[in-house]
Amino acid sequence: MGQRTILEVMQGATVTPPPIWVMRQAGRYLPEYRETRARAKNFLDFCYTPDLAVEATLQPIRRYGFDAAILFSDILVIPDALDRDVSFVQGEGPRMRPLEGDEIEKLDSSRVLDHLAPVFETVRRLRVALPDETALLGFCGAPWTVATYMIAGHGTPDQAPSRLMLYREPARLEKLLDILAEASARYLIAQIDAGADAVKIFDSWAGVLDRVAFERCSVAPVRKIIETVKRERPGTPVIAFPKGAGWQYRDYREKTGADMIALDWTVPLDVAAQLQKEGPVQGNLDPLRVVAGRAAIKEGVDRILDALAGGPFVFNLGHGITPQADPDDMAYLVDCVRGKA
Ligand SMILES: Cc1c2[nH]c(c1CCC(=O)O)Cc1[nH]c(c(CCC(=O)O)c1C)Cc1[nH]c(c(CCC(=O)O)c1C)Cc1[nH]c(c(C)c1CCC(=O)O)C2
Repeated sequence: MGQRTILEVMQGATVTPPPIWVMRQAGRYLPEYRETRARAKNFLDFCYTPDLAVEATLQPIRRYGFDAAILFSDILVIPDALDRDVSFVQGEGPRMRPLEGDEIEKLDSSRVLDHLAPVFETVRRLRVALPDETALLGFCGAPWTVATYMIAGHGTPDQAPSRLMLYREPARLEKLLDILAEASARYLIAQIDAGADAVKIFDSWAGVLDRVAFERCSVAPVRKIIETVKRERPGTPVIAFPKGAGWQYRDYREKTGADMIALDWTVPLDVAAQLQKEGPVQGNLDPLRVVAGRAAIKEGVDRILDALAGGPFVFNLGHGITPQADPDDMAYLVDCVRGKA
């Protein structure tokens, strides 16, 4: 276990060269992923078929030897488990029945863990299949980010339907966030029990909230999840990613209780170094640098390593890798981080 360097970093160690994994590392930029994807009826079926989900999770580990594997699944399995009829339309993104009228009050979370049993089976098989030195990360979406999809019924550029609900019906929105925080905490605990070494909470749409809303909708529900996880499974490290939080990254670690903070690429490296004084950070190369090619990769990696590699740090992108990335350039990125290019 001592070999899982990401876990050491999350406990405050400086590891040289820094461990690396990549958000959305199993994804459409990999030809073997596209092949596996074609074997599933649809995307959710892919997530709920342990054979396929295990295979997709392992693909980037085989290819690049990343220091962590992240469970292949999606943040929207929680709304699916809450009976919102989630589907992924090719080329259009996720769709689900938008929450209407008094449906929030009627959401039934009693079957969430049963519905997600195949995900836990995937985690169990992964812990056996992975190399001993590779950490296994579980994850969930943060309540605010998941709520934005549930309220609109699809992805939105500015999360306007949820922001409007926040101003018009704050009590209803908070009720939804509460239900999601509780279900997500139980979901993470079940992943930990199945073999996840650490968990990550993705708040991809944290960046649209003003100060008051950020506290209520991003910080408070994430803190609640982390408190529950830490109370029930003490010692399991938690990574939190409030994408786009800007200045509000400043006291996010302290407020939420996260062990490691994931930084998006807009966080200036001098600010990142300040945040790192208070604890481990992960990030933050612009994913489009990987698409742009080797000169852009090298320059970006060197700057990040100069700023952050002297402290507790895990290399990652500032958001998910895009389908346009060349898999060979990803290999080059890994070599740059490991001092081989
Ligand atoms: C907002 C969000 C979602 N999903 C996720 C987030 C938070 C992180 C982020 O901001 O990117 C998280 C996620 N989604 C996926 C993972 C798997 C693990 C990983 O490799 O990181 C993780 C951690 C697989 C996926 N989830 C999805 C794919 C692509 C589906 C396909 O193969 O067609 C993958 C590999 C689908 C998905 N899932 C989601 C959207 C908006 C889409 C469609 C748009 C897109 O395709 O990028 C919701």
